[in-house]
Amino acid sequence: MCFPQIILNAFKQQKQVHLKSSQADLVTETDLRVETILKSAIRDKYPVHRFIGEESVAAGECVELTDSPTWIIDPIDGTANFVHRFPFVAISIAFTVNKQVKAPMEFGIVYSCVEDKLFYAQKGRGAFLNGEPLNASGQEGGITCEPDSDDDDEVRWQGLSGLCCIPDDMLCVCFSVRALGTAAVDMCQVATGGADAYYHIGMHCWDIAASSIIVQEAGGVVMDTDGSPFDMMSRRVIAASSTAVANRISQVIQAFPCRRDDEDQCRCICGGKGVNSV
Ligand SMILES: O=P(O)(O)O[C@H]1[C@H](O)[C@@H](O)[C@H](O)[C@@H](O)[C@@H]1O
Ligand SMILES: [Mg+2]
Ligand SMILES: [Mg+2]
Repeated sequence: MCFPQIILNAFKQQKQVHLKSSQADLVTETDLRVETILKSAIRDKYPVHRFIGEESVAAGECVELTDSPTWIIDPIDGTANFVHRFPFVAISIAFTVNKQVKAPMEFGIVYSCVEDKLFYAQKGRGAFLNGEPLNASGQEGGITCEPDSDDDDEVRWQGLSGLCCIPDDMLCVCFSVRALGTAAVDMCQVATGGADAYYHIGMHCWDIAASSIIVQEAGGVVMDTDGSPFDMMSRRVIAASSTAVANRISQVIQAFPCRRDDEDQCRCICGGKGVNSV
């Protein structure tokens, strides 16, 4: 059975849910299974390639980007959606070489499983959704962002308060806010022109690497929330329909400290914090 079908079949069924670092940080047997299948299929073809996979990192592997070709994998982006059968769950895969942390990396793929939407982009070759070219809107107005992310309560609270209480300054670039529960698909909305911007502090490289390439290849812009160039390890991202929109958002974002993904990140959370059936 192919791995999107594994996700779709499990989507409807009861799941054993393990908590990782917090109530908002979940993993199921399907996340682990999909990551294992993906890695072994890639390894069969490319034995020397390296991986940064969300669930392998959660099990203790280091986030270490070297010059070697590296696959950055989120086997299910939107695990909380998956657990609650909210129909936005995606597989996110990015590929980079030579320690390239800035978009565009080599290529990125985001497959939104329930919607059957395949977003992909390759450096210098444009971005596509199910074969049709993607174009960012170039406008300002609709923003996507995620309030519930991160293993850190402080960061999660900052995200929640940011969504529930959009700062006045932000209202000049935003008339509506949407949160699909998967950062990868949120960002891809910017590539489609359906949303004009996305921003977040606290996501991980596996959440944002693939869609950062897709946004950029669709003519959009990705940058750090402080206005500096995008760095997938920084855990801070603005994706926007134009440089002007990205700059305006970076000027009003309340920055707060967030540890980089590649800093001291051999963090085994084996055993987790609990298990539930949903
Ligand atoms: O589902 P995962 O891969 O853990 O990623 C999600 C993150 O953990 C959530 O908290 C966010 O709200 C989602 O948008 C992420 O993409
Ligand atoms: Mg994710
Ligand atoms: Mg995930």
